[in-house]
Amino acid sequence: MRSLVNGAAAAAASSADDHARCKFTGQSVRAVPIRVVTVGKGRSPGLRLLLDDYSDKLRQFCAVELVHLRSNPKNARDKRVQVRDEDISVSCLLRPDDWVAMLDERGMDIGSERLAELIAGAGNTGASKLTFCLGGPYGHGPKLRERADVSIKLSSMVLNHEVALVVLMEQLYRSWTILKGLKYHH
Ligand SMILES: C[S@@+](CC[C@H](N)C(=O)[O-])C[C@H]1O[C@@H](n2cnc3c(N)ncnc32)[C@H](O)[C@@H]1O
Repeated sequence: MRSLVNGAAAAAASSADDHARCKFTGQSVRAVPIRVVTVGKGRSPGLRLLLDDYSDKLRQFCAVELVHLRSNPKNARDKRVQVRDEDISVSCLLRPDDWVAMLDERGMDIGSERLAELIAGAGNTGASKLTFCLGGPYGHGPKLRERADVSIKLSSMVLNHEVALVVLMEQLYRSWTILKGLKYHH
């Protein structure tokens, strides 16, 4: 057990040294507004505190909007119908010039520097908004899957939607500190 623990510590130390560099760090990056869309029930007070904290931090760098949509808006009994109804609600919010990222447990496995590059790169495409979408209890529907510019995995484990939202907010803040070359990320 001890050697396993030591091995894990060594691997963590070496991966910290090996942080890939972000090619946009220190460059002028367009601060495109970020919108985070979630689907679910109401938010707990603890979650709201964390969201307020990360939203305030992120607003140093760009405008931030959190949009919360009700899960199962038509009280469907069939989960496929629920996913379809939620898919329609989310898709109605999207504009043609949105750059859309879908958060999904089967998405692309990327590091924080790569997320920072995606944010900076999306700004260079002329997008007027960067929209990050978290799904409801049964995940995303086909319209969003078709529309999304990228699908991103936050962890190999499936996260509760509230936990996934906090991880995403922290990573968005981290991305901007990477782009600005601040000491938060090392
Ligand atoms: C409870 S999960 C839904 C899990 C469901 N099995 C699915 O297929 O998406 C609710 C939402 O949280 C987000 N989520 C949960 N785990 C995630 C992960 N590991 N990576 C990225 N997003 C995740 C996704 O947006 C997901 O749609």
